[in-house]
Amino acid sequence: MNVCVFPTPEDTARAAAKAFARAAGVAVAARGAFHVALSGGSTPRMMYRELRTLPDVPWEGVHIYFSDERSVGPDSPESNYRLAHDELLAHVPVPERQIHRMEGERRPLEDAARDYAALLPERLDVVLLGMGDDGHTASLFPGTAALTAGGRVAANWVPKLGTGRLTFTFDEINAARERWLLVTGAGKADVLREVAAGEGDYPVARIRDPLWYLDEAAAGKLGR
Ligand SMILES: O=C1O[C@H](COP(=O)(O)O)[C@@H](O)[C@H](O)[C@H]1O
Repeated sequence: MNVCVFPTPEDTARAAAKAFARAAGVAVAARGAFHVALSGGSTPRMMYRELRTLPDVPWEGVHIYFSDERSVGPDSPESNYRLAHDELLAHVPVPERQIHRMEGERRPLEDAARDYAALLPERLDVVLLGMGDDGHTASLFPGTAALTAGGRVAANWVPKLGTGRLTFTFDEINAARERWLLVTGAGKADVLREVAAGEGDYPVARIRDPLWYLDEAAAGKLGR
């Protein structure tokens, strides 16, 4: 595992925010654009708060996508887009036309998945991900149909939540140049230990060569 461990969740979020700024600078200098997918979750939220304070992010070249979305509209407190908007996008000069939210309010959700796949760039630079304490990442939950979906984006029924989600497929995530997993808190330590040991059958274990940003609590059972 390619792991970076920091003392606290705030330190973890700050390090990931600085890495975002660096990666954006490199991508914009090399290719004229930085295509990044955001996610929801507690650790990404902290990272967005850090990121909006950083100078020298070339926001005019940043293109924002989402790795998953709940089946709600953009104003819902459950919306991953709203989280990113309120904590980051409303505070930085990224051009509006370069922000691509998933339309979680559309029905059927399959139509939203199809249309979102069509607007994605050929290849994302970075996909930011969180991990739930059941080992889900994006909205790829254990035992759900999207785990075997082809294509780039899927509508996924999640029985344990009694709701649908939109999510990148593994193919889409694993085709990106980089995947960063931001995970903090002792509640994630057991799953992380199993994933590191190749035990269990967790969706997050199918992410190819991720860079893990962890705090000490999440990494506490890795036996480093
Ligand atoms: O449902 C979701 O949860 C995961 C993990 O969230 P966390 O609060 O446990 O960090 C997140 O990555 C995903 O985007 C979100 O929709």
